[in-house]
Amino acid sequence: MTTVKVANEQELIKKLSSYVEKISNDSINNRGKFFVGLSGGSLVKYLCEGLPGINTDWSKWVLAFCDERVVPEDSEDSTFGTYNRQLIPKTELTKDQFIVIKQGVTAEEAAKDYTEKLTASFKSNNFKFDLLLLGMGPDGHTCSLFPGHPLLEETVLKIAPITDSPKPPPSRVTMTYPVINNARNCIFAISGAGKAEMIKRILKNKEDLPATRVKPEGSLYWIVDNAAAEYL
Ligand SMILES: O=C1O[C@H](COP(=O)(O)O)[C@@H](O)[C@H](O)[C@H]1O
Repeated sequence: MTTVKVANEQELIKKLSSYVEKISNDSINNRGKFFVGLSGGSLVKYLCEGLPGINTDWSKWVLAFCDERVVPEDSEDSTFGTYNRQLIPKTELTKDQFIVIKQGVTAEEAAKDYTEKLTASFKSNNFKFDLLLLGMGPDGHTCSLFPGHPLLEETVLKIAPITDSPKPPPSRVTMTYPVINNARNCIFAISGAGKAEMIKRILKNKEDLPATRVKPEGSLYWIVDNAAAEYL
């Protein structure tokens, strides 16, 4: 695990973008494609600001979601909807490069359909992402894996529905640890004083919280700014 400390949010965006640039280019050079999983929340802003400036072959990107809210695509809560409005127009990415959840169905149906789409895209049910871009909530959740939730113990489903998310909206689909910890690279990008206490509990005290359980086969990076790293 590598912890990378940066001064502030702007430096975090630059550092995160440089990691994504390198990992995307290595993946494309080695395997011809770049499979990346995106998160929602504050990460959206970092990626929409930073990624348009990177040097990469956008046509080789395949983008999926570490978690997604089961809401209409035009809802403010839709993670894909936000990238569709704020990232696609600033890059050469096209909508059909995103693996999105089915609209107008339950979380359970959306999770099943999303699993099938990922299986088709990877041509296998071993979803080996080159990079997962992760956020962490102030309660230590990552993806839609919340403290104390039974989904933390899920070992069969790779993509699970959740209908009781403590953070709204309640209905979501999420990657589970068998997929997260199978990734070649995972990066957490965390900024701001509101995350400082939880960063201490996870990175210093090593408490058993959802974000602590991210231990991929590949590399794990935590990029944290000074405000978030205050108690480290
Ligand atoms: O609900 C969610 O929250 C987490 C953390 O969000 P943040 O705004 O505190 O960064 C996010 O990583 C996840 O994708 C999202 O669905």
